[in-house]
Amino acid sequence: MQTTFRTENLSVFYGKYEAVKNIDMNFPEQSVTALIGPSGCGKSTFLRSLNRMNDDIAGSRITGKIWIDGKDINAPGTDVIELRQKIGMVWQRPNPFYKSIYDNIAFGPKYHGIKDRRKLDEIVESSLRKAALWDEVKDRLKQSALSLSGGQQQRLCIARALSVNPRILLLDEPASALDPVSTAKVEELIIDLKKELSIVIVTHNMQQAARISDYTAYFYLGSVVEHDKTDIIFTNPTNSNTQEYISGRFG
Ligand SMILES: Nc1ncnc2c1ncn2[C@@H]1O[C@H](COP(=O)(O)OP(=O)(O)OP(=O)(O)O)[C@@H](O)[C@H]1O
Repeated sequence: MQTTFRTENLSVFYGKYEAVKNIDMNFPEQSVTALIGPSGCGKSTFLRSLNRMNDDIAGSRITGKIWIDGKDINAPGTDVIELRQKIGMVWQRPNPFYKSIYDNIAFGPKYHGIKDRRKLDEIVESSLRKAALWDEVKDRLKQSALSLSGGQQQRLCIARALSVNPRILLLDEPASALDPVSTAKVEELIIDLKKELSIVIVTHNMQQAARISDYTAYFYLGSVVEHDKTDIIFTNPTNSNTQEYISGRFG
C-alpha cells in the first residue's frame, strides 16, 4: 500500500512562542526530504511533531494537521505507540538500550506481541542487514549494545527503528556525532532505505543534504522559505536568503 504523509498549515508553539509557522509539506514515498536552516529555526521542533514526540514537552502544542494515509495523527483516540511504529525516529546521539545487541532489536517486535523465537531471530537478522550492521555483529549478538562503536550504535538504532516495519523514518542529524567513515555508511544506508520508506532528515551538513536528499526544505525563523527538488535548491534557488545560507554566507 502506498503511504501518504503530509502536514497542513502546521504550527508548533512553546507557550505563546510560535517555533514553527503554518507549514504545508508533503513527503513523497521512496524519497528523502532534507530539512536545512540556521540553528533555532524550528527544524527539530517540526521533525518531532511528525510523530508526536513534542507531546512530552510541557507547554508545547500544535495547530493545523499532520495526515498519514488520510488520518490525522493528533485525532483523539490515536494510539501513539502504534503511530510511532509507523513513523520511527532516530536521534542525533546514538541511544541504544542498556541491553544486548539482539535485545535492542527484538524489544519493539516483542512489545507488539511477537513471541516466537524463530520469528524474532528473523526480524533481528533482517533489521541488522537492512542497517548494514549484520556482518559486523552477527557473532556477538548477546554482547551489550554499548560495546559497539558510536557509528555502529547509530546503525543499531536505525535497525531498532526498522524492526517494527515503519513507513516513515525521521532522522535528527543522525551522522553529526560520527566520524567520516561512519557518516558515509549512514548516508549509504539512507539512500538504500528510501527504496522502502519515506525519510525526513534534519542536517546542518549541506554536502550531505545535496548527496542524499531528493527534496530540500529551507527553514528560517520557523517558516519554510523554500521547498523544492534538491537539485533546484542547490543550483538555482528562488530565494536570495536560501542562496546565502547554502553558500555558507550566513547561519
Ligand atoms: N522545549 C522547548 N521549550 C521552549 N522553547 C523551545 C524548546 N525547544 C526548542 N525551543 C525553541 O524553539 C525554537 C526552534 O528550536 P529547534 O530546536 O526546533 O530549532 P532547530 O532549527 O532544530 O535548531 P538546531 O539546528 O540548533 O538544532 C528555538 O527558538 C528554541 O529555542
